[in-house]
Amino acid sequence: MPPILEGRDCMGCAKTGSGKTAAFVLPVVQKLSEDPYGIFCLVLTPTRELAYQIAEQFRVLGKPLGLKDCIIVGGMDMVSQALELSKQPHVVVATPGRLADHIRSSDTFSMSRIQFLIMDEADRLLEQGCTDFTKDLETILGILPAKRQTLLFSATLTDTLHDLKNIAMNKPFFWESKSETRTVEELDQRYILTPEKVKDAYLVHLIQKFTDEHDDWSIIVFTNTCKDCQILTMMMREFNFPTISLHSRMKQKQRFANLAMFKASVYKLLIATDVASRGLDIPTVQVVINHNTPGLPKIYIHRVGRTARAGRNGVSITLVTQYDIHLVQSIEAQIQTKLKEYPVVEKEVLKILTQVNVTRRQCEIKLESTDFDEKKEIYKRKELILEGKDPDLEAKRKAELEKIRSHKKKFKLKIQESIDKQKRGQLKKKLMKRKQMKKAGKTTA
Ligand SMILES: Nc1ncnc2c1ncn2[C@@H]1O[C@H](COP(=O)(O)OP(=O)(O)OP(=O)(O)O)[C@@H](O)[C@H]1O
Repeated sequence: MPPILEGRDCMGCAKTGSGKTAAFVLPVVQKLSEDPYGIFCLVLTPTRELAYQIAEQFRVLGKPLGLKDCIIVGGMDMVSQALELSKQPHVVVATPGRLADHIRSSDTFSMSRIQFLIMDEADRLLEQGCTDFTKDLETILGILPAKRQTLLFSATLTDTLHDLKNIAMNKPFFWESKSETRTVEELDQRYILTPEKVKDAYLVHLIQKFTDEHDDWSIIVFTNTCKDCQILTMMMREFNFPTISLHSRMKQKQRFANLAMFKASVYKLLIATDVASRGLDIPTVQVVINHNTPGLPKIYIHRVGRTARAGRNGVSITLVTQYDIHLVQSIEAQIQTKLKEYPVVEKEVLKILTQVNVTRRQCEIKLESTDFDEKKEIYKRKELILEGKDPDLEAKRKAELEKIRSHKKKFKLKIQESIDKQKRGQLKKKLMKRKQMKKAGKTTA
């Protein structure tokens, strides 16, 4: 906080749940109290839920000042957001895509005087993953004043430090919590080695065990895809666990409603994709289960960081198949901690295996009869349009590529067949010759 108050750019890297939000909200509120005007501060964050959480912190800590905030995220009404922006709130908390849309489409607000640009989960904002924020960030940075303070925060800053230094130019003060491990000591990190087909049975068994052993429990299960998230949610409901889901193919209002109900413990089990893996602060979460082993150590760090926050204890259990062992090794190398095996009575799991797998199949069939995949197509089309591409042309191109690929495959198969035929013919000839020679030998003898 002191370097921020001195006016320096700052990069803060501290473990999950250690209070990074307050570390930037408090100095901003302090500075705002000295010279209050709007728009004073812009906070960028990768997910919509996180934007609401950060705005809430500004609202609580800035209450004595009468701090006014405005949340600009996708999936919500753009007109009312534009109206809010035109009222010059002190703090704007936004996801990059929607804010860039506002900048491109309206001139009813100005960010030319902002004093603070804060990027929370900065490494995610700057990495070029499945959601690439680069273009939107360029649009946003283009309208911000050069003279400003830039603050970057994350639990995993070090991996992208080089890119980040380009954003925070003004000799940034770099703060990293001194510790050998990259996860908190209060977190008990476990794994279960399981064949892919038994994973779901382990999951049901684990959740049943927590339900039986604890009156007050709250669990997040992370999955790899939206479809898997949906199927697991349906399955867990079949087993009567109070379950709710959170993934990017849900309507935004539903996403907020589900998260609120999970936070209020109306539902005790949240099945989520990585849209919930960063930043969300839900103190009641005691257990995080990774239904799939995360492909990157930093995804693991953020996922398991949803429990054991602010000094509380927590458990994480990662389901590992024989194909994921190298992933666990790279996670262990990064976090400087060995995961311990979680003890399970295998017999108990095998007892429910058939029932669990039949239930999964039933849920898969149920989901196939809905428009879940259709929605995916609509979403893909929307994405292509936003990228400035024609979805029909892209589909045609894809179909043509597929046609060429299948031709190639057929051609390869044909060649292989004729080679095999030739080989078989040669072999037949050889055998015939040998037979004839044998016969001839016998006759001579
Ligand atoms: N000084 C403090 N004493 C006690 N609790 C605190 C303190 N500062 C913050 N907290 C609480 O700790 C919790 C975690 O804080 P926060 O969400 O800011 O963590 P974070 O470091 O941003 O984690 P992540 O990397 O997961 O986003 C919050 O509930 C917050 O209110």
